[in-house]
Amino acid sequence: MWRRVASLSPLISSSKPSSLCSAGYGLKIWVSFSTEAPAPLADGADSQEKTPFITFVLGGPGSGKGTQGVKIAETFGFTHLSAGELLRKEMLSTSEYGAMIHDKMRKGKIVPSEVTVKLLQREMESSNNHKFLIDGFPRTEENRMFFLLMQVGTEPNLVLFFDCPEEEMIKRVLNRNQGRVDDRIDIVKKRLKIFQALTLPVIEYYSKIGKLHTINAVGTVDEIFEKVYPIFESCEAIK
Ligand SMILES: Nc1ncnc2c1ncn2[C@@H]1O[C@H](COP(=O)(O)OP(=O)(O)OP(=O)(O)O)[C@@H](O)[C@H]1O
Ligand SMILES: O=c1ccn([C@@H]2O[C@H](COP(=O)(O)O)[C@@H](O)[C@H]2O)c(=O)[nH]1
Ligand SMILES: [Mg+2]
Repeated sequence: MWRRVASLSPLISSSKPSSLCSAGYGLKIWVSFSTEAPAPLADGADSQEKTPFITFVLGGPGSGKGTQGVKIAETFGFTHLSAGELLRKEMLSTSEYGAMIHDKMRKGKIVPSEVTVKLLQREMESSNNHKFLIDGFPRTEENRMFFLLMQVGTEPNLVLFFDCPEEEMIKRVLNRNQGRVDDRIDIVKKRLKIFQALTLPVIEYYSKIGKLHTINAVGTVDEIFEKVYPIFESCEAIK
């Protein structure tokens, strides 16, 4: 298990436009297999330190984030974290948040940032991997800021946006048959509205800072993966 021992200060204020596949922003992770607190190092460095590589995958409901996320993770060695899946798992556990998560989800609403970020952080901190593909998060500007400031302290290296027409997303969600409480036409319409009002501004932010890759999400799963593949293949920082 790696342990996060990080300082946030140098990470937040970069005003330079970044490349579309940027290396880390300086959050260092000190790899430790001990349960003890890491001993301070004389020179402040550690030969085992790793910088996390974070990819956010965004898109409307049914745009294919989860489907492509699995393929990207398998092909390029990422740990795939679906924020929605983590919330669903938490909802079914005995967690104190279970009832609240259920209530938000069945209405298509957004769960408070501190809950979602806590779940993501728990997964990241218990992973041996340093490459994370986070699907379906951040949903809102507040989510984005919370992740940046409170928890992981870094901007993502890459952001993918699966751009899909609404009719296609609705068709896919209604055919999904996974028993999700929110896969109903009335709720899908609400989720689409929330996507437009709250998530599109996040996507625009990543476009402005030069991190966004927009993928036309119409076509077969393999056709879409063919468009995604070169983005990661050409990214030296993940090798
Ligand atoms: N390119 C595609 N063509 C047709 N169906 C697809 C395609 N990609 C995914 N699907 C199917 O559409 C449904 C929704 O896909 P997926 O779960 O990956 O979307 P999502 O973006 O994760 O949605 P949500 O935000 O609701 O979790 C699934 O049943 C999936 O098998
Ligand atoms: O960051 C997040 C991610 C998800 N939610 C809630 O979960 C559902 C389903 O999410 P999917 O990514 O579509 O699986 C979503 O409608 C929200 O209710 C969230 O609040 N925050
Ligand atoms: Mg999904």
